[in-house]
Amino acid sequence: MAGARRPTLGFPGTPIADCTENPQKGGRSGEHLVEGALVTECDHLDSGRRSRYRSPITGCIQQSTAIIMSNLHNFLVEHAMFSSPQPNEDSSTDITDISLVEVPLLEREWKAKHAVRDNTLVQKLCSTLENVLGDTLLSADAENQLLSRFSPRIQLGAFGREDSNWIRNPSERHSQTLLSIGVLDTLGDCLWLYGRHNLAKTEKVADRGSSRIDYGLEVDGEDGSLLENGIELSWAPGQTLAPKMLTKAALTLGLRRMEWLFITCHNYWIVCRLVRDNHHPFLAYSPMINIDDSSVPFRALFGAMLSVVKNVPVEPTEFNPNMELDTLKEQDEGPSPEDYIDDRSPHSGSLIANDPPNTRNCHHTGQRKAESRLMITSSSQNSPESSQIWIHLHPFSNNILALPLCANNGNRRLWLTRFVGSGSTGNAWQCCFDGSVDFLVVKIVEVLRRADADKRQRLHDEFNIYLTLEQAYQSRQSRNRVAPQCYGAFEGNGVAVLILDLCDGVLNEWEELNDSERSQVFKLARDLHCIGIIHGDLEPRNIARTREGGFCLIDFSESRRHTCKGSKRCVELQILRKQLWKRQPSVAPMDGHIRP
Ligand SMILES: Nc1ncnc2c1ncn2[C@@H]1O[C@H](COP(=O)(O)OP(=O)(O)OP(=O)(O)O)[C@@H](O)[C@H]1O
Repeated sequence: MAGARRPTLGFPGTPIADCTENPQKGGRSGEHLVEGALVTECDHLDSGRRSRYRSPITGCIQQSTAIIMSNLHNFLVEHAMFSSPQPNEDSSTDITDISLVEVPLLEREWKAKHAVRDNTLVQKLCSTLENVLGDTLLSADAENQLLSRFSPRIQLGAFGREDSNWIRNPSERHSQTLLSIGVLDTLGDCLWLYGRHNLAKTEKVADRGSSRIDYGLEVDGEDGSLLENGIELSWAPGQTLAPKMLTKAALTLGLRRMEWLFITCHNYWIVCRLVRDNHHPFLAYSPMINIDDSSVPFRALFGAMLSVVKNVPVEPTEFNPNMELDTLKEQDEGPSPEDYIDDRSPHSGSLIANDPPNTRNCHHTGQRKAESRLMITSSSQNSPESSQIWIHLHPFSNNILALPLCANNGNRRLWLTRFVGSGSTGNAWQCCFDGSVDFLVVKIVEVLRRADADKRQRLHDEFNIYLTLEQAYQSRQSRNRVAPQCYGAFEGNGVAVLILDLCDGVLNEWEELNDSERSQVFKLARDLHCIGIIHGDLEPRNIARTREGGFCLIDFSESRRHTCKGSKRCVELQILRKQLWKRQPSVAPMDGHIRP
């Protein structure tokens, strides 16, 4: 087994863990069999070999003339290695992307306050794997299948042809293939072979410039562990990589309430474990390990999965308070151009009197009228002021809408009190202003990576629609509101928000509406078209029940200007009519005959 190389990337001063393999024990023994799951492989074995195996059907030990088995654990020690590209450091360092909306939530969730380096964390996982697998045997056929998963064959497609992407973009492509086809598919095979467990991976491959979780792993429908590929980071002034990266790992695990996170960057892996401890929750992290020529990373991952699946505790890490993890420190990029815009809003007034102490994105330009600004937080109202994290926002340059009366007590501080729902553009939160019990909704778009710029644009477009709707309502062009009332749009560093009236849930399917309700919904769409707007996404999830017992349309992120040709000739209205009355064609309303 080749020794691990010292990395050129990553934790400064962090040596690579000792990747020396255990000496192979036993190899093909053919003597013991536990966990009947392996025996399905016994149907297709080389002839001329004899062994005993447990029948999957009868559970009895049987003789076979076509079996030879090796110990699964020993096999993995020897073979579970994947050829890996050298890291391309240039494309591996960018930003962290835990948002300031998420950070305070951790106060309510699992928040690691400290990071503890555990030099034996990986070995602990490998030992757990060894204990769990015990004498589990592997048939020769399964062995051949698994061997084909390992290095160097994962870059080969059908009939041994080399994947062209592998040649064109070695660094990115190798890493991705290594993970998805190599490591994760093999992990799925091993879990199946071991106990017929089904591994599902939720793939969320990161765009360049982001560092979201790439794969969430689930076993038999239960969250197991997470694995992140190609973490991308930036260095805040005066901050070294290690605390920054560990803080992100701690936040990621805390938010998802998970125990294990495997951070990979090409051939380098770091294992993180969130230790829930009532006194001091902390993050244990391993030294960097190298997947080249070592089966240790794969076995650690398999060990983590099985420890969760089988509920087998992994040897604990001792707490020490050496490295304190605080919330992320943002780079201060100085005031943005918009900060110098005096919007001369008619609603401008006195300055915000009491900025909370722990605030971010706060540019003291002195140019903006404070009343037009807004602060939001997901911190709990019961948390001490010193630990609250506020995001400062300023209005969109075209925001002429007034905040509701409940915001008029001088403090424009909005507390996010409950998560309501999410969509492809953003998340909706129930919220209230300081000292108010009137609930509203804030739709939040987080712009953390380049790919999110499109979402911000969609929120801007949606706000323009809300402005048009408000004008139509104020000018009595529209007698009723077709959408929740909008109280303005604001943005700050990495966040853009719309403030809306709170509705009472959305439809799941058209079938839940009675006939009169179908007519109400159809009329809403027709009114919208009369104002000159096409919704663009008239699905049940975008029809909300108002708190007064009626309906309204939400989510105008796909909406556009529209000259309606009347409901008989307008495609959107025709489709809606078909959907609403598909079971009752005879009662579909004719143009101009909407029933009350
Ligand atoms: N005013 C509101 N009152 C109550 N809940 C709301 C409100 N606005 C949005 N929601 C909830 O938030 C969810 C997401 O909102 P919305 O549909 O506007 O987001 P989106 O990202 O544009 O969604 P989509 O993926 O459908 O485009 C909705 O499905 C709904 O559950």
